[in-house]
Amino acid sequence: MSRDKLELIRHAAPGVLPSLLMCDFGDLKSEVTRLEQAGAKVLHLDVMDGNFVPNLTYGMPIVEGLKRHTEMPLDVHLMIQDPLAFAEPMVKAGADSLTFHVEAVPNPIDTAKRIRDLGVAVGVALNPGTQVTDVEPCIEFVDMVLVMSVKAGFGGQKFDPVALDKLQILRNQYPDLLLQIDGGINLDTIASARAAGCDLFVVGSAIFNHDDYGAAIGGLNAEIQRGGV
Ligand SMILES: O=C(CO)[C@@H](O)[C@H](O)COP(=O)(O)O
Ligand SMILES: [Co+2]
Repeated sequence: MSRDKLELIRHAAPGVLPSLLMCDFGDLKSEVTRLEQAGAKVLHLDVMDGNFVPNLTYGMPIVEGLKRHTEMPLDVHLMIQDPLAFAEPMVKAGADSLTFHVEAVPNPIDTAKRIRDLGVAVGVALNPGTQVTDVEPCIEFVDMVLVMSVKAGFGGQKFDPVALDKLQILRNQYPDLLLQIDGGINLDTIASARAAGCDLFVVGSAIFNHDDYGAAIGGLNAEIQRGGV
């Protein structure tokens, strides 16, 4: 079953995953409808606990509500200290993939295995200050790696190019691994991430600061093609 879930996410590659963090939460339903009409294939949901990161977002009720409203797969980025405490409720709420932060957990291999046992795709994320060698031990137990190009916690931050070297290392060593990048992705940065081997590009501000989401996603996809590997 986790294979099917992985294919749902992989289906969007190479392409943009809108991060709802920067949307109008007062009008969530229409924001999601606008993204669907703009050609988005997967939604990226940023769950923050005010502990692992100094910011707080939302939890299962929003994920469950989104699941009822859209057929787009839900890619859940867990920026929380204890991902295993919420993994099962998140899956029940409708998450199709769960990505935990390697910095948050004492035993990343065990965390990955236990999330995979829930039947969803599993990802491991690393912040800009964390090295590829810190995620390597658990790579054979995950379906994707999320390389952060900002320190996790807030939208609208500046892209950190340290992510590009990590993507290149991961792409060279693990040709079939699904690679995501997240943070500060826009028309100026997305092609370099594609050239470094990235498959999925999480984008918040560069979509939601735009009046026309279709034009924003179309422009970003054109840049992905330009950076093609
Ligand atoms: O995980 C995060 C932030 O921690 C992201 O998903 C951001 O929400 C992306 O927003 P932009 O950097 O594109 O504005
Ligand atoms: Co994110």
